[in-house]
Amino acid sequence: MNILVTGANGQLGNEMRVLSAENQQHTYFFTDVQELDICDEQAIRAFVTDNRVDVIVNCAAYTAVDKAEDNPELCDKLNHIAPGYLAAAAEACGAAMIQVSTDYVFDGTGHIPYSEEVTPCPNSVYGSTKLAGEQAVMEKCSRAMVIRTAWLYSIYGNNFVKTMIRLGNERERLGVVFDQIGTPTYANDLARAIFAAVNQGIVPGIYHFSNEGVCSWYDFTVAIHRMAGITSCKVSPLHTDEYPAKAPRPQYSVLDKTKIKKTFGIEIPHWEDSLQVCIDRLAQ
Ligand SMILES: NC(=O)C1=CN([C@@H]2O[C@H](COP(=O)(O)OP(=O)(O)OC[C@H]3O[C@@H](n4cnc5c(N)ncnc54)[C@H](OP(=O)(O)O)[C@@H]3O)[C@@H](O)[C@H]2O)C=CC1
Ligand SMILES: Cc1cn([C@H]2C[C@H](O)[C@@H](COP(=O)(O)OP(=O)(O)O[C@H]3O[C@@H](C)C(=O)[C@@H](O)[C@H]3O)O2)c(=O)[nH]c1=O
Repeated sequence: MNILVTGANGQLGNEMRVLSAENQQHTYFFTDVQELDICDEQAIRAFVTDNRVDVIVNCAAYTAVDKAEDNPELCDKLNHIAPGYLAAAAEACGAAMIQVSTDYVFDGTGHIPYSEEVTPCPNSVYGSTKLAGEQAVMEKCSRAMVIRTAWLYSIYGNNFVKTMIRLGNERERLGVVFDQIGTPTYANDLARAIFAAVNQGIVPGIYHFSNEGVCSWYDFTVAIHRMAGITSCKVSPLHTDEYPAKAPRPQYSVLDKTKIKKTFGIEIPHWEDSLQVCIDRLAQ
């Protein structure tokens, strides 16, 4: 198959590139904004047609959650309008599409893991634009999968794990919220799930994917420091109102992954096991 990966220089895009080495039966087009701007409707249509693309995996997005509150138009263009262009181009060529979305489509007032059946209700610009993107993709492409994930980290780019290692090495004290609960996702594990879907055949619909288990950002930080061997920084739990931020975050955004596990027969590692793998890779 001919697979187009957009936003290929980001965290997930890089892990898709890594795993393409184990999936050499396909031909890949790894593009980022320099090669293919997902906001350029004509360029997308031409690229997908000319290269006979069979599957689009959209890893491009506007992911700066706080900045999004001040840049709603740009955020909407990238997270909503552009995925619609990709989905329409896929449909026109009979291709399939995988759109990656977020746990931040939920407002976090739930208290049991969110299944795909729960109606989303985002409480931030980022979450609202990602939800609109999901809807545009599902409307425009008959062979589309939306995979919602959460708290993504990797050895690439900027992410919470790398920030906490840096701050842990720089500071003696750090406060991290303990009243926002979710599950981290190692981008390599998500890329594996995407390959499972591509290789087994796209089954249209919405899916949830994160690692197994549950934690707060505080618990996550304590584990990051323990595994990275950082002992000189005292991490304290904070309430959300003690760490003011421009965008509200969901208080509870644990995703129920039953559907993706059953549909593609995949096993998902516990978040602590995958965190260890990532930290070992960072140390190499
Ligand atoms: N990061 C997270 O914690 C989470 C992410 N997600 C979702 O997962 C997906 C992947 O996220 P992640 O890998 O972290 O994202 P990144 O922010 O790491 O990567 C996004 C990539 O898209 C590129 N890009 C920006 N604008 C365009 C454009 N116009 N055309 C093409 N490419 C562009 C970015 O380039 P540049 O850097 O130059 O702007 C960057 O390389 C996204 O859909 C995101 O919403 C879901 C849950 C959690
Ligand atoms: C850096 C830092 C953050 N925090 C808090 C702020 C926030 O509530 C929480 C997470 O921090 P961040 O702002 O880095 O994470 P955030 O940007 O909210 O991460 C989100 O990104 C988008 C793209 C997603 O889709 C989500 O799944 C999620 O991963 O931790 C602290 O309490 N102390 C700190 O020192």
